[in-house]
Amino acid sequence: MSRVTVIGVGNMGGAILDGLVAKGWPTSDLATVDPAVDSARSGVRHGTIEEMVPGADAVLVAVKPDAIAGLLGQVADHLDPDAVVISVAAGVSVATLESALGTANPVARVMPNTPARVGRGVSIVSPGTHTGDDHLALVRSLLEAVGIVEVLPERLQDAATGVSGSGPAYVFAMVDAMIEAGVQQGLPRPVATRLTVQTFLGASTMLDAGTHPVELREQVSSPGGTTVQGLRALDRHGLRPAIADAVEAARQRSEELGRS
Ligand SMILES: NC(=O)C1=CN([C@@H]2O[C@H](COP(=O)(O)OP(=O)(O)OC[C@H]3O[C@@H](n4cnc5c(N)ncnc54)[C@H](O)[C@@H]3O)[C@@H](O)[C@H]2O)C=CC1
Ligand SMILES: O=C(O)[C@@H]1CCC=N1
Repeated sequence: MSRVTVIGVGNMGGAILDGLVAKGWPTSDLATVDPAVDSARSGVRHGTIEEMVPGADAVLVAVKPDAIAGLLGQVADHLDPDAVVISVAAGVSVATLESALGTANPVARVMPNTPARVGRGVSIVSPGTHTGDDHLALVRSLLEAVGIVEVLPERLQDAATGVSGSGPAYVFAMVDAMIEAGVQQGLPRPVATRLTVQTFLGASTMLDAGTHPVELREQVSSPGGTTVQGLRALDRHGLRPAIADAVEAARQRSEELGRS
């Protein structure tokens, strides 16, 4: 297996790291750097940039977007010449990554999401100017261990961030709202939680089997029945425009982060 160093073991870096460990990536090939974290995951080496970057085949950087350029300046001095640098920072362009490094190392701009932790992530990958097929294959193998990978032109990264990068939060917000709606209608909260979570899980699994969402929605909607009334209420309150606005707002924020 390739040797991977994760710099920044917070929500996203930690999710990818834990996802890799869960999928059996050898812990002896993993290393971490994060001054806020006392010790590495069991079996994973943990230390400083100077200690953990040399010898890595891939360095995955998962710090906040405003910290990435400064960090890459420090990383550059310790990288092996062929090591791939993977950034998951929202909005930060390939051009910014390459200029912050100031080396000819291959880079990849990636937008992952937190379900990587359970092996069901989505990663949007845009390769850099020095990134060859072998480097891209390494990035793919790393991210495919924790979910699916889409290689897309960089101009689509901000839109994809609005859908899949931020998307899990929209789903969690909907689940939370549905649980509370159940409680408002008299269900005990633990019951409302079980009913809602299993409904999302069951519906997701049906989608995963490949049936189109419109067909699945129609299967639930008996003519003159309960569901069509529920869906009508969702239309009245603007579910579709609300989701379109959420995706657009996140896309715009990703663009802004790239400019700052
Ligand atoms: N949270 C999410 O769902 C997603 C986050 N991202 C991106 O991932 C990046 C990290 O976001 P989160 O994990 O949410 O933030 P976080 O705040 O949970 O984690 C950032 C980690 O970086 C560490 N860190 C800060 N400076 C460091 C340094 N100089 N060296 C080593 N470690 C350092 C912090 O101690 C912290 O543990 C951001 O750029 C964000 O845009 C991308 C996709 C999804
Ligand atoms: O909220 C954020 O900025 C990060 C990027 C996508 C998901 N979380």
